[in-house]
Amino acid sequence: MANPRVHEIAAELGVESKVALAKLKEMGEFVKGPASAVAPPVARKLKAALEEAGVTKQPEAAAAAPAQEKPASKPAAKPAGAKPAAAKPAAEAPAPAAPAAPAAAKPAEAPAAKPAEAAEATAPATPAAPAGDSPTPNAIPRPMARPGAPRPGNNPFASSQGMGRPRGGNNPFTARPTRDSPRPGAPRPGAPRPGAPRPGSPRPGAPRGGQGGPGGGGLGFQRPGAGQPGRGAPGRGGPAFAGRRGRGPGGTAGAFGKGGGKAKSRKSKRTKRLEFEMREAPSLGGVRVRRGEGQVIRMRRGASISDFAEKIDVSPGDLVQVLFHLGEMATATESLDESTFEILGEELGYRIQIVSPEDEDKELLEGFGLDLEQELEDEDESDLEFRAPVVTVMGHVDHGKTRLLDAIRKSNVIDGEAGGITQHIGAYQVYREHEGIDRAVTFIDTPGHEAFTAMRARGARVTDLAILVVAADDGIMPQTVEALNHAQAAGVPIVVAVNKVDKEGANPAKVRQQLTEYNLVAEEYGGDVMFVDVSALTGKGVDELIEAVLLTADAGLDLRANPNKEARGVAIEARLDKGRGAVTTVLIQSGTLRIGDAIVAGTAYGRVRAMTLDDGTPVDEAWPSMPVQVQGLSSVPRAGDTFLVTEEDRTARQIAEKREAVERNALLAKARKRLSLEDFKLALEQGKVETLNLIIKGDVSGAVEALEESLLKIDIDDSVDLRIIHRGVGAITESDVNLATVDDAVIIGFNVRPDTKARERAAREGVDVRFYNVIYAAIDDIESSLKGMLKPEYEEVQSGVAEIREVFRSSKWGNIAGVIVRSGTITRNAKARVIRDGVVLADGLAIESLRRFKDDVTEVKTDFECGIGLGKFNDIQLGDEIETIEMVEKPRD
Ligand SMILES: Nc1nc2c(ncn2[C@@H]2O[C@H](COP(=O)(O)OP(=O)(O)OP(=O)(O)O)[C@@H](O)[C@H]2O)c(=O)[nH]1
Repeated sequence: MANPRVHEIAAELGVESKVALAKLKEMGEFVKGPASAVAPPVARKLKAALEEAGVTKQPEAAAAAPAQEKPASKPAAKPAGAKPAAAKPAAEAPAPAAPAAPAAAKPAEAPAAKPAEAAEATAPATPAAPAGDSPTPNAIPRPMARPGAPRPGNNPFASSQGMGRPRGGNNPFTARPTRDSPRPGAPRPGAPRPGAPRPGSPRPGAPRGGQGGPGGGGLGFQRPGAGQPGRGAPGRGGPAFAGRRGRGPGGTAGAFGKGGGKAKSRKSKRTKRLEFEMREAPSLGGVRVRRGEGQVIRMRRGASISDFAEKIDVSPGDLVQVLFHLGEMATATESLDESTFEILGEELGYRIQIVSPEDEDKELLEGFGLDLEQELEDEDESDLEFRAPVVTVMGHVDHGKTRLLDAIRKSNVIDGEAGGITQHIGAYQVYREHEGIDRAVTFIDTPGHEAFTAMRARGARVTDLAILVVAADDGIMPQTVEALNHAQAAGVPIVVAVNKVDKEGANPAKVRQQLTEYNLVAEEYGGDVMFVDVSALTGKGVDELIEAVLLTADAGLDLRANPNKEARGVAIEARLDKGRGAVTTVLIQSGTLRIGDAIVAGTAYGRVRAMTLDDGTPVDEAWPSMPVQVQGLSSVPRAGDTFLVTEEDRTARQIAEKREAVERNALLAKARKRLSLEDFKLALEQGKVETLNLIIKGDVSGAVEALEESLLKIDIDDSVDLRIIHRGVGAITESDVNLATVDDAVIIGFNVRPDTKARERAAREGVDVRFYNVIYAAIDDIESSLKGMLKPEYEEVQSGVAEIREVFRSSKWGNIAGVIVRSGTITRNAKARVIRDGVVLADGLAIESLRRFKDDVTEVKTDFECGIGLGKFNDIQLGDEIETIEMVEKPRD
């Protein structure tokens, strides 16, 4: 007999098919459409449910999924408030629950309004076209070069001094205020730039005096407007801790969190739902879990099963089981890696999206009331001032990148003192008079596209422009192409330096010719890319190259930033100095960095204790595009880490600490997933590995050899390769584990065990270590693994029992059980079940908090008292027992 179809059941009851469909969905049944057939028990349930609901009534959203959207969508669901039934389907995308539609329309207005506002806000932010017909699109009216006027600081469009070195006393990069004779009129508040927001934009006297230079010391630092009302960036008036996201995504508001007072009806609904689920939901290895319909679930890196369970509103224990049957073993609170989540999500009908590190950091900062993108958007044209272009040098190995960077740096100190010691600080600025104006250009002195890519990989957009170095005697080489691909991918304009033109056999024309194939067409060939012949050896062409950089920058880039706010930028490089602690070269991207500022860079934080330029000159301030060496950070940030100044030390520290936690989590997730014998075949099929690498350690050399020999004899098909990358006699050591980590190997211990360090490391890194005392067992396992047949065997072990002596009710944390441990040990990562009068009340719960007095602890032993939080599970009473279970892998032998 055929199973009834949905529309038939609907017709029988005189309801529309969509109502029946909605009901089914609510029951957790996944059916495609009215023509889908359902099993008789489901049909019965459906009828019963429809009748019970009164067939024409709107379907309730009892089984509504938790809000999976980002918090942004939350307000949408809320305003509907009064009718949760209507609000819920609205939050879900294509809810077939048609009756909910009118109600859904209302909340939908809320988010719609936002983009509109945003669009409005951004519109005026587009850079206005410069007035006049200047060939340099971003060059707003320049201050006419007034001969003799001091160069206004770092402003690339500031006027030259006209005499001697163009750098005047107020030029921070003069670096030698003493040489430049008395600083011409130190803080010269004059020289207003037409249209400039800060009259007297020259930042007088930024470099701290230097030796004996008049006007040195602090005096010259009074920038006009230095007393600017607060450093608080305009537009960011609100308290730093506004805490927009009161609670992270996936708070406690799930299906259980509909507000108090309705415990009874909530429970009955829940029971009903569970009943449906248990009976009708697809079974995965004995557990029934409601399936999703392809919804996207955003998870943080390092999230655990509990986090996922909360988002899809199922029990973590069930997910542990499902995962277990998918061949993965994890506890509810353990961090999972992306691919494990994917497998789990796919099985359950969800699309898992791991939040990118950038988004994660953005959300983290938003938690502190910092939205850097918004900050930039909110900036007004009048806030922006010109900054120097930031240039990276890239090219094939040995084509002269380092040499060229040196030549450029030297060209800047032609009349500097002989033998002047310039520290290598990873970034420096040079000055050129360009069209009558003294301009600064910032060079990132970490040649190579690796550095460029590493920074880009961390989301740091540092470079405005790339110099592609091509040796004229060698032509285009693989890394040349790689470098230009990187630059083009980043949308960064390129200037080509055809280097080594002094060499015999140099053929610059050929370089031009070759590069046309890569869309880099020289101006002289009718293209728009500037090619400059240079010799890093003799210095020929270096000035022209800088000129070309400035022309290219002016032609296509909007190089402006707001200097009047707390500094934001990127760490270019950092090292630990014995005497000075962490020394970090930072590039300011916007705002002004000052001594004493509270600063956070990646996971490092602190206060700016001292700042120096590349030549060691101390400065008190650094503004956009200016690289400085900063002392005062607690630790060494990584190249490419962004940094920012916070109003308070505390905020900087908290941001750093949160980031560290995030990183730890991400690392845990990564560590979890190394190759194990069980998943070898899968990894092989997915192309993640090509060979099974083994490390064999044994108690005697004979055994090791015998094992090796037998293993190599295992007959496998051609697609699989088995390699023994290391073998030896003795305990498994940390270096064995290290090797396994690098080569993704499985360690076989024959009658030997790892030492403590090795064990810890293996656990941390997720290395699969197997122990055998019978050779055949080892061979069997490896063979089945190669054939993809090896499944781990686990058994449940009761690890602890605790009796509830008191129940603490907390609105924030839910009910907390005050217990005494009766036997064994209660551990934080264990699964738990609640037993009342000898009957299991709930299973598969996660111990989400374990505390002794005020402290979080990882385990509590027999006879000790502690507090246990079971997450959303609140149904606990005095006298209940909490039993913890651990899944222990059964040893094979
Ligand atoms: N004749 C001549 N030799 C040069 C010129 N520029 C660099 N060289 C030489 O080429 C070699 C490589 O120069 P580097 O500056 O180290 O090249 P690089 O691109 O930085 O090399 P890697 O750092 O290894 O990628 C050195 O021996 C330089 O002396 C030049 O303009 N003319």
